[in-house]
Amino acid sequence: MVTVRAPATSANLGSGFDVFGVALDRPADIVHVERADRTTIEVTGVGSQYIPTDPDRNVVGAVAEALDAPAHIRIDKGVRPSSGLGSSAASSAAAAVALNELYDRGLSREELVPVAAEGEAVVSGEAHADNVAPALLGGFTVATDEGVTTVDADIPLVACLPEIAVSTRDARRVVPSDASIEDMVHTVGRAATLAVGMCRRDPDLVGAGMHDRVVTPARAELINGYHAVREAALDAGASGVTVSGAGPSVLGVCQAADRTRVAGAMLEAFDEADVAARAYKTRVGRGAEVFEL
Ligand SMILES: Nc1ncnc2c1ncn2[C@@H]1O[C@H](COP(=O)(O)OP(=O)(O)O)[C@@H](O)[C@H]1O
Ligand SMILES: N[C@@H](CCOP(=O)(O)O)C(=O)O
Repeated sequence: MVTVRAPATSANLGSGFDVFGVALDRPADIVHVERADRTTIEVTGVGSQYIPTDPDRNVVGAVAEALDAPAHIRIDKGVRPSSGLGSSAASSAAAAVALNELYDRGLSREELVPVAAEGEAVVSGEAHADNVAPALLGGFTVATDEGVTTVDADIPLVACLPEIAVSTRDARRVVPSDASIEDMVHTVGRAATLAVGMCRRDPDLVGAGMHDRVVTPARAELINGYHAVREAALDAGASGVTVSGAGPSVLGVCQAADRTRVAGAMLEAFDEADVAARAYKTRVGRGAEVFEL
């Protein structure tokens, strides 16, 4: 048996739609795999009642198929599905690493990115790699058609998860199909600022770059309380706030000493909007880890 822990991730970071992602140091999914003649799936943990065990509908089924590695796969969910925290990506990445070990396929973490992205295609319709890349490799990742670039960033974060479900598939439907040149220039500037901030481990620069005028405003409408939560986090000291992935989680970046205040302000603002929520005080973390062979 092989057991792998793969972390939650936050994709986009405002200015890097379908490209930027970070691994969070918590929460995480744990996946156990054992060789079998055909793939079967068992799911326990947070939100498991909403996750199909049919290999054609669970992301890990697509990963097993892509690696030609049938197995009994047990998923212990720590990342709530439809959270905007890369729940499906955590399972896909963990399964890719575990099955690669179990069957001695010899693929590198970078080579596993497109394999794990097959899982994303099952649930969101597109094999976007911006969550699976950091879930596999850790740190801050830039996923493009040419491959993945990683930065071993160390940035404090708060991820606030409201009790609202937003499916990635639905949230991709509201993304505008075009953007003005002004909006493009704005986004490129912010994205470049964010990337430099990650390299310099500077939360102020990362926060300044965590903004876009195209995708985030469209998705904010799907999150009851988003604008108040964003304002509250900025007032409490966050240097940037945006929708995490496709939402509904809201991601804030701040100095480590401000995390508790920022988390409290976000929770209070959701509460005022009558939305129950929980906050993860976290930071950019490591990628998937094999912890039992
Ligand atoms: N192993 C899995 N983990 C999480 N969600 C899964 C898994 N397999 C299939 N799904 C389905 O994927 C959807 C959640 O994925 P998605 O909408 O991308 O949310 P998230 O932003 O949390 O990844 C749900 O409909 C869920 O049933
Ligand atoms: N780039 C994707 C990221 C989806 O992230 P998730 O955590 O919501 O699955 C998108 O924005 O659609």
